[in-house]
Parts: sequence; C-alpha cells; structure tokens
Amino acid sequence: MQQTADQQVHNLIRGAGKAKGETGRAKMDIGNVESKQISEPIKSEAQISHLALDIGGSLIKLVYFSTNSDSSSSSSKDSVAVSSGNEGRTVLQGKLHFAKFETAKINDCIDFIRSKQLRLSDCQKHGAPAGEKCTIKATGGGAYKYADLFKEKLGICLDKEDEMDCLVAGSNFLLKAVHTEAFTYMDGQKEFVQIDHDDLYPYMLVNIGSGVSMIKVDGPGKFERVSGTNVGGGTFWGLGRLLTKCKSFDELLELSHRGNNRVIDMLVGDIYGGMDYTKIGLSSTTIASSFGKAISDNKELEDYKPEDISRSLLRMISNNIGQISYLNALRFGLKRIFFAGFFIRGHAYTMDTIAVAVHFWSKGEAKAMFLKHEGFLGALGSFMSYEKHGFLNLKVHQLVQQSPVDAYHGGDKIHDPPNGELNENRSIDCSICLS
Ligand SMILES: Nc1ncnc2c1ncn2[C@@H]1O[C@H](COP(=O)(O)OP(=O)(O)OP(=O)(O)O)[C@@H](O)[C@H]1O
Ligand SMILES: CC(C)(CO)[C@@H](O)C(=O)NCCC(=O)O
Repeated sequence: MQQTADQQVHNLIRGAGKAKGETGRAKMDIGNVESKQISEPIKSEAQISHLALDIGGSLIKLVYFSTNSDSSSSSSKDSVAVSSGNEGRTVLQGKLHFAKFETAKINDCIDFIRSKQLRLSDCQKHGAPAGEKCTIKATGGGAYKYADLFKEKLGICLDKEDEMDCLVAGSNFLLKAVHTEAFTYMDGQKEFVQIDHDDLYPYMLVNIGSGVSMIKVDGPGKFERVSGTNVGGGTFWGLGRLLTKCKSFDELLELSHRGNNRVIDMLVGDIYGGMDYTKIGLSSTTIASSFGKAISDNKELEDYKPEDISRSLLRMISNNIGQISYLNALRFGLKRIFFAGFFIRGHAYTMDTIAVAVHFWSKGEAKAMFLKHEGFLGALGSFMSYEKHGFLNLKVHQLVQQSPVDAYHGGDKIHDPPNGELNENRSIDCSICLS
C-alpha cells in the first residue's frame, strides 16, 4: 500500500530481536575502522543494533543503526519512551550508518563486524533460546556464498533476503523518506528532484553493480526485473585494471578526469572527414566506435595514456548502460529512470554520460536521475526486512551530509570522489521504535 507524505517516514520494520523476545538492542562499539586498523582500540561507544549486509560480486555493503552516544553510552539516555502512537514502545534516537568493503577482502569486513562486538552472547542475552544462532539480515549472492564463513568466523547465521526485493525496498524507502535523495545531473549541474509520493510509480530502477539489473517498479513490493546487462561496473574495473595497471577502482576513476577519449575513440568526424552526418542527426564529435581508433593507429597498448584508456572505457560503458536502460524504459512507457549502484560513485563524467545517452535516445522525453545513497539500496532493503521478525518502526528525521561519526566510519577508506560526494560516509538521522 502506498504511503502518504506524512506517513512515509514511518515504514514498519520489525527487528529480529522481537522474534526472539528481546528488546532489539545489542551492545556494540564503534571503533577505529580504517580496515587495516580494525584491531585498534575502540574510540567511541554507541549502542548499535540491526546490522544488515549486501554482499555483491565486487563490494560488501553494510547498514547499521547506532543510538546517539555524544554525551553518554547509556542506552537509557538515548532511548525515549514515546507516548502518542507508540504506547509501550521504546524509541531509540540515532543514525543509520553506511560502510563498504571489497568482497575480495571479506575478512576485513568480518573483522569490522567483530570489532563491533556483535556476539552470539548478545543475541542470547536478549532472549534467543540457547542453541539458536545469532542472525543478521543479508542479501546479494554473497549471502549464499559466504554463509559458512560467517558462521565459522563469527558464529553468525545470515538470514537471506532476495536481492531484487531488497533493491526495490531500499529504493522506495529512500525516494520517500529522504527528500534530497534523487537528483538529475546535466552539463555539470546537479538538481534535486522533488518526489511526489502519490506519483512515484511506475519507474525504472537501474542498478549498476558488477553487472546491471533493470527493474520496472510498480509499487511497494511490486516489480519485475525486465532486463540486465553483463557489461557493468565489473567490466569497467576489470578491463580497466588489465589495460591500465591501475591498482584501485578509484585510481582508475581518477585517471579518467585527465583523459581524452578522442585519442582512442573513432568519431563520426574521423570517418566523415571532419564533417557532421547531419542527415541522421550525428555530429562530427559523436563517438562512432568506442576504441575504434586503436585499429588504425598502429600503436601498442603502451603507446596510449592510461588516462585516455580510462576515459574511453568509462564513456563506452556508461553510454551503453544509458542506452539499454532507455530502450527498456521505452518498452514499458516509463519516463523516469533512477540509476543506482556503486559503479556511479557520484562521478560527474559517469552521470553526465548516462544522462546524455538517455536524453539523446529519448529525444528529451525520458529523464535520468541518480540517488545519493546509490550503492546502498540492497543493504537498506536488507535492513528493512527486519520487519518480518518483530516490531521496529524507522523514522527518518533528516539527512546529515557528513556525520561526526564519519571520522571513524567503517569500510575501506577511499579517496573522495572527484565531485566531493562521500556516498558511503553519509548517515541518516532517525529513530527506531522497538516494541
Ligand atoms: N572501492 C571499489 N572497489 C571496487 N569496485 C568499486 C569500488 N567503488 C566502486 N566500485 C564499482 O562498483 C561496482 C560494484 O557496485 P555494487 O557494489 O553496487 O555492486 P555489487 O553488489 O558488488 O555487484 P552485483 O550486484 O552485480 O553482485 C564495481 O564493479 C566497480 O565498478
Ligand atoms: C547477477 C546479478 C543480479 C548479481 O547481483 C547482477 O550482477 C546482474 O544483474 N548481472 C547482469 C546479468 C544479466 O542480466 O545479464
């Protein structure tokens, strides 16, 4: 059922603890979380509950709730018993936090969770029958692949949630609850999009992870994965690594800033002697063939600058995804396409290329939009699926651009994306209501 504007922040989430008869709180600490310093001393205390995971082909995403701990580590100070509409329930004020790790470095993620002291004993302390394992919600292929590893190393069972369900739940939640979530990006201009909650559906969700999923969303829990492509973020990073010898995704992305794709791409003008092909609407600067110049240049790979290769590759993949997305939106008459997934990284050139592709192929009819919490849809959806096990009501107060906790936030500390967006560092002020 669609929520009204006033109701939308009261998404009902049930905590796993309810099923076990506990209060839904587990005592955990926020530590120094530079992944290489996981075992460093804990810097600050906070009550953390309801950790959820999305374990993808490239990255592991974590979403967790912590109570405010600025003044005290006492849970009673942070939790507020609220009367109207919440009789008999405990309301915890706090933040939703986001962190990520490379899937190839899953042990860093496990160490991070361990540093939060999410212990089996906490689950049992709060009422889990002896012998019953501590469980956390998890989605993505890794929830299956790494289930035994989590059990073995942390004694934690992964309670698996469907990846597409979680992506859609996360997307619907963000679009309704965070009013500066969606934005357009064109010619270097970012513009926030006001979402009309009564006119959100249908829309196309394109999640660009390692691979790409295109999902037609018709309502809460109502969706169909209508297409996908294996040419996605994994392709950019994988091919880019081989072609440039870059050591990290961010280095590859960074390189693309300085590159000139025209050195490698064959343009319409290269074929038409510098002229436009006006009759079919192609300007001389349109890319006729990505990497096409490499066939005639008589150059070896080493003769090309890594930055030019990176830029051509990024352009090729972003353009292709934009085009396929639009063609699928066209199949279903969808005008709004939201792009998410960690491939985007709030990166100007990527967003611009996708937006131009959608604009070009739709002749301005369809609109590409991007999400601030782009890479965390699945993890958020996973977090929200706690509703299946108990009562927990999540209320978002506001989006905080840069949380104080960010100074020691989790995950692999990476360079700031070029446009200054720190997507994995955002936290959301909210409260959860336990009953
Ligand atoms: N620090 C990083 N390390 C590796 N890849 C990164 C990084 N930052 C962004 N990326 C990009 O994000 C992609 C992964 O995005 P995302 O986490 O949304 O997908 P995933 O869940 O890993 O993949 P899938 O859903 O296909 O299993 C990578 O393939 C890469 O293009
Ligand atoms: C396989 C998944 C769903 C895993 O997240 C993703 O990587 C994806 O959508 N890949 C594209 C597969 C395809 O439709 O061709």
